Amino acid sequence: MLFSNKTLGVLVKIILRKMNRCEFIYNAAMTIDGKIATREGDSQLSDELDWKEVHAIRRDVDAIMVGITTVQQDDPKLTVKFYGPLKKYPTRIIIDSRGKIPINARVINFEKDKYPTLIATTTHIDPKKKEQLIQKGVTVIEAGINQHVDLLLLAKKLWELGIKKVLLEGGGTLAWGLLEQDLIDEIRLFVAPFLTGGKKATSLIMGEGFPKILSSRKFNLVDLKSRNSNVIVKYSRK
Ligand SMILES: NC(=O)c1ccc[n+]([C@@H]2O[C@H](COP(=O)([O-])OP(=O)(O)OC[C@H]3O[C@@H](n4cnc5c(N)ncnc54)[C@H](O)[C@@H]3O)[C@@H](O)[C@H]2O)c1
Ligand SMILES: Nc1nc(=O)c(N)c(NC[C@H](O)[C@H](O)[C@H](O)COP(=O)(O)O)[nH]1
Repeated sequence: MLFSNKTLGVLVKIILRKMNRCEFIYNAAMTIDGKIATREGDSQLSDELDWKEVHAIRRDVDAIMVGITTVQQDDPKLTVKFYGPLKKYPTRIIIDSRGKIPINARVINFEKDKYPTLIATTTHIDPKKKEQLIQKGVTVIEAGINQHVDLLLLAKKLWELGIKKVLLEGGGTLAWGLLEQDLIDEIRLFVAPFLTGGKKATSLIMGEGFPKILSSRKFNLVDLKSRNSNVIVKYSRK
């Protein structure tokens, strides 16, 4: 027999995991001790060269995704600097279960004629807020009835919309939501040479976490380089 039943089972799981859903590459900058923000929310970690590399990835993906707390904390624009004009601008996706995003957030308003913006929410969103967002040209997708967005359902919906590759830019809680469902396909990390500590600091991956190392998600090293005292590392789930 070519494959054992166990191997076949693993192969089927991998195929199902990847079928008809968008792929996620998680890019973040973190300290040596794995923090992506200090306990006060400071996350100034990437150097100029890394930002240029991040924008090159943004240029090449179909969408850029962040969690609502990152929007509240950083008010990111999620646009592509240093390169352009582009034939197609990436879609900006915010994961926001209850529609908490401020209506004046830069990710909704800045260069909105160039960048489509999509909010993935749940049935908990206030209908008035949903209408306000739609009036501003935002696409609102309801994916899930619980407290959190159903990320596997969303990944399949994004695929149907032609969004095949998504750059997840954090934060740690949203990254856990994807990792828990084995939806993170690639990782790119810029490790800055700081130790920051803090049980209230935000880690690369937050959430409940896996109970054992062997039940955690294993990745393969793809690339490793250093620049001054920074380390840039890439992993793949394949
Ligand atoms: N250094 C970096 O590269 C980097 C990148 C991004 C964010 N950050 C920092 O990370 C912090 C924000 O990260 P965070 O972990 O607090 O929040 P987050 O940005 O990951 O947002 C999490 C929120 O998204 C919502 N959500 C909806 N559905 C979800 C689901 N299925 N799974 C998970 N979340 C879901 C919930 O409201 C949840 O609280 C900020 O301080 C920001 O500056 C740093
Ligand atoms: N790669 C990376 N390095 C960092 O040091 C840092 N703080 C972030 N944070 C992620 C956040 O989601 C947005 O990338 C930034 O807030 C910048 O966003 P814009 O340039 O306005 O799009 N990301």
